[in-house]
Order: sequence, then C-alpha cells, then structure tokens
Amino acid sequence: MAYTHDVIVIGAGSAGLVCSGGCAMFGLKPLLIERADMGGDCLNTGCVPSKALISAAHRAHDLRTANEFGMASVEPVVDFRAVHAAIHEAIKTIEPHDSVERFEGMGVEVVRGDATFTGPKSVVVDGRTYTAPRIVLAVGSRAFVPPIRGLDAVPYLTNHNVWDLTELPQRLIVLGGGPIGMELAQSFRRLGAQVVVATLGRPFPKDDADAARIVIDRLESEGVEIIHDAEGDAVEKTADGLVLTLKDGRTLSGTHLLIATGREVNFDGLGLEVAGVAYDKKGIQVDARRRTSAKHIYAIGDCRDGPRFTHASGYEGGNVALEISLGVPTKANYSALPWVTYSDPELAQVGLTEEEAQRQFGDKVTVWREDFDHNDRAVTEREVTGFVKLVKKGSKVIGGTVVGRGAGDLILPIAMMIAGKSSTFGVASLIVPYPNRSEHIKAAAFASDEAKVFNKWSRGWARFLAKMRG
Ligand SMILES: Cc1cc2nc3c(=O)[nH]c(=O)nc-3n(C[C@H](O)[C@H](O)[C@H](O)COP(=O)(O)OP(=O)(O)OC[C@H]3O[C@@H](n4cnc5c(N)ncnc54)[C@H](O)[C@@H]3O)c2cc1C
Ligand SMILES: NC(=O)c1ccc[n+]([C@@H]2O[C@H](COP(=O)([O-])OP(=O)(O)OC[C@H]3O[C@@H](n4cnc5c(N)ncnc54)[C@H](O)[C@@H]3O)[C@@H](O)[C@H]2O)c1
Repeated sequence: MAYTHDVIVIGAGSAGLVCSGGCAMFGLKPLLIERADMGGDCLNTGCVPSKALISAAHRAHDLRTANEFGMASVEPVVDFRAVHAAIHEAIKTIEPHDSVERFEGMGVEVVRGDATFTGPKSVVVDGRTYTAPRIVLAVGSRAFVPPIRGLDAVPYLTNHNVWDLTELPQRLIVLGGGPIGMELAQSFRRLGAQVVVATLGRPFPKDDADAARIVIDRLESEGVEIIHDAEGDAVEKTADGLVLTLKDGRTLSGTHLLIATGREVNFDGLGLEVAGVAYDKKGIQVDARRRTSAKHIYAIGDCRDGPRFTHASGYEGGNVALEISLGVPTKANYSALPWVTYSDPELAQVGLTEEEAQRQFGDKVTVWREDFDHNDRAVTEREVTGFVKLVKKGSKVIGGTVVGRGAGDLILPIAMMIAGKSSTFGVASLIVPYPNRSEHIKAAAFASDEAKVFNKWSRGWARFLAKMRG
C-alpha cells in the first residue's frame, strides 16, 4: 500500500509536538493534525498561564511582606486586566516555539482540523484522507466536571476559561485540592480574592503527607480557607454569585466557582472503534511502549491512562519517535518521574513517597530528612520552611520529596539517584556551592551513608594510624 505519510500524529500538544518533531529530525515524513491551538493545554490553558499567574501573585506577596527586610509593606493595588494581559503575553512569547511555521521548518506537514479514523491506517480531515503505517494519538484530556446538581444552570470556571477573567473574583470557591486547585487558590488569594477550597480527602492526595501539610498550613496562614473531606452536591445561582452545597450539608457562597477535580478523556468524533483502539474512562489502554490494542497505533501523553504532566508527554513523545523512526523498542519507565506543584513553598516529589514506600516495603525502608531551618541560605532569605526527604530501601534511593523555596529545581539529583545515574555516595562526595539549598540534598545523601563512613572499622583504623604516628 502506498501511504501519504510515514507517520500521522494527532494532537499538537506537548506529546504530539515532540513526537512529530522527533520523527522529522530522523528524516521521516510526518503529518501533524491539530484542531485547536498549537501547543495544546500546556501553552494555552495549563502550565504557561498558571505559572504566569503564580508569578504575578508572588510579586503581590513580596510587596505585602517587604517589612521582613525593613521596607514598608504595602497592600498591592491589583489591576487584574493587566495581570490578564501579562498572562497572555507569556503565552504569545512562547507561541512561536510551538508554531506551525517552526514545525513545518523542521519537516513536519501540519494540517488544521478534526481528525477522524476511517480505517486502522487512515484518517480524514475536512474530507481529505491521509494514510500511514504508524499513527500516534496525542489528543490530550479535558477538565473532569463531577455531577453536581444545578451546575448546568450556573456559569463556572475550569482551566479552560479561567484565563479569560479580566476582573479579579471577589470570592472564589475552588472545588478540588490537587495541583490546579491549590496553585490557583494561593495565586488568587495573593492577588486579593477571598478563596475557599473544598476537596475530597486532603489536598495533594498524591504527595508526601508531611510536605503537603506544610503547603496547606502556608495557604491557610495567607487566608485561604481549606475544607477537607468535602464533596460538591448542588449549586444554585444567587443575586451576587452562587451557593455550593456540600454532601454533608455545609454551604459555601462565592462570586465564582472553579472546578479543578481532575481530568477526563474525550474521544468523540475520533472514531477509535474503527481503528480498533481500546479505552476506558481513565484513558486509552497502552503497554509500556505506549502501543494501544492496535499495535501500529500509539497513545502518548494525557490521553492514555498514566501520569499527566508536560514532561511525561514530552518523554513519551521522544520515546515513540525513537521507536517509530529507528525501530528501537522504548519502554516508559516512571520509577524516577518527578513532579512539582508551583505553590509557595514549592512541593516536589520523585519516585515513591514515604507512605507508598512503607506500604510496599515495610521496615526495609529508611527515611532521611534535612530541614531548611538549618540551611544558611534559607536563614539569610528568612524562608526556612520545608525540608528534603530521601526514602531508601537498603542502599537504594526509591523516593524523594523536597518542599520549600525552589524545590522544583532541587529535585533532579534525587531523580538521578533513583534512576541509578548517581548514588547517595556520589552526591555526598560532590562539592556544592555555598550558600545553597542544594547543600541539603548532599546532607541528606550523606546522612543516609554516615553509618557506613564512620563505622567501627574506619574509626579503629584512624585510631591505629594516630597511634603509629605518635
Ligand atoms: C492549569 C494546569 C496547569 C498545569 N501545570 C503543569 C505544570 O506546571 N507542569 C506540568 O508538567 N504539567 C502541567 N499541567 C499538565 C499539562 O498541561 C498536560 O499534562 C500536558 O499539556 C498534556 O499534553 P498532551 O500533549 O498530552 O495533551 P494536550 O496538550 O491536551 O494536547 C492535545 C491536543 O490534541 C488536540 N486534539 C484532540 N483531539 C483531536 C482531534 N480529533 N483532531 C485533531 N486534534 C485533536 C487538542 O486540540 C490538543 O491541542 C497543567 C495542566 C493544567 C490544566
Ligand atoms: N504543577 C504541575 O505539575 C501541575 C499543575 C496543575 C495541573 N497538573 C496536572 O493536571 C492534572 C489535573 O490537575 P487537578 O488538580 O485538576 O487534578 P488531580 O486529580 O491531581 O486533583 C483533583 C483533586 O480534586 C479532588 N476531587 C475530585 N473529585 C472531587 C469532588 N467531586 N469534590 C471535591 N473534590 C474532588 C481530588 O480528591 C483531588 O484532590 C493532573 O494530572 C496534574 O498532574 C500539574
């Protein structure tokens, strides 16, 4: 069969861009199909706008807390229209990196429109049929909106439309205490909104409990109200906003409601049945190589069942580009997957949390913790909240948590230890610039090996040498 392309990639988010770009760099003829904005969720409705909003909120917080270093604290006067403009300027600045022009320059043919399978190896867009021996699904996810009575009659926000706000919400109700809910709750609070978060269980259910507690305490100390074990039941419009009733009967009133209760997949119109691709409500089922039930079709990034981060999408895009281009089977390995919540303080995790490790390996697990209250840099910055935690099974690092300023930038050496590209011994023997928070990564690594260094043999040998000298 003569194909129109070597590979068809559907979806130009983080996953599809990396995959199609990678295939083009290897000299294949890829087709990339995108129905909405190039760059997908991350650029347009996810990481980029949220990190820009977080930066604006940081500035407001700095003004409010300037007195800690002897300057007059001021209550910031926030022009939210300008915050909105700054968010969209960040998107515009990064946009060329994900643009049609850039990818066509790399050798990717880009078609705009809705892709629908017409057979296992053929896809139609606007009446035109494209064929390829390999197809990659990179079609992403969307906000999951739980069934709440009355929601269809009330305007609400999700990650899709929250970036359209040009006025600061007066009182924001956030449903869901995951990374989206907590990052945005702190940001809107710092910019002057009243904020209440209501969530099932506790906020940050997937993170280390001690670290999550630190971030929750900080948000509460800044005035964010956080309600645990809460589930939305019904919502009603009022004269000045809405009232959300929780399943336990409590009511919350606000001017705006943000739903941040996780993600769901939506494959309407894609025709996955025609292609023989199996999926359920968690996403497309894939093997470690990201092959679907139709082995020539791959699914990468948010659309498959698995971790949903830009770096996971990029990693899988790269792996699958390598596999398709060079025929090298590439399995995804998430034992050293890091993730970071960009709250202040930041919350970073890689590998297993202490709780997960103890559940899996019981008393084989040891935990090494260094608090930033004895880190000189943290003391000089007057920002000593947080810690570094290493989780080991025997001599192997299997998890790490960092909570504190710059946690996201500190997690990489722990990822390297888990991935076997470094070790606690290796990190403990590095020279770390002073004064720096990364000293605490070294300190935790060294503490975990201290008993091996200062043991009865090394001490006996030292005593023996000393005696010989004198
Ligand atoms: C508010 C928020 C903040 C986030 N912050 C972070 C963060 O700080 N760090 C991080 O790592 N992750 C973050 N994430 C997660 C991250 O944005 C996603 O994991 C990532 O964008 C997923 O990329 P993707 O390529 O898999 O999917 P997407 O970016 O969703 O791309 C899928 C693309 O496919 C297109 N498409 C779908 N169906 C079709 C079709 N039939 N035909 C043609 N095109 C189609 C869509 O239009 C879309 O552009 C955040 C998410 C949100 C919502
Ligand atoms: N910094 C980052 O890397 C970052 C930032 C934002 C989002 N993301 C990604 O985006 C995705 C979505 O984030 P998210 O925060 O929406 O999802 P999430 O699944 O991580 O968290 C959802 C939260 O909502 C709660 N919840 C679910 N249903 C509820 C209900 N009916 N009532 C009350 N609470 C309910 C859950 O218990 C959980 O705490 C995640 O996969 C995440 O990885 C990443």
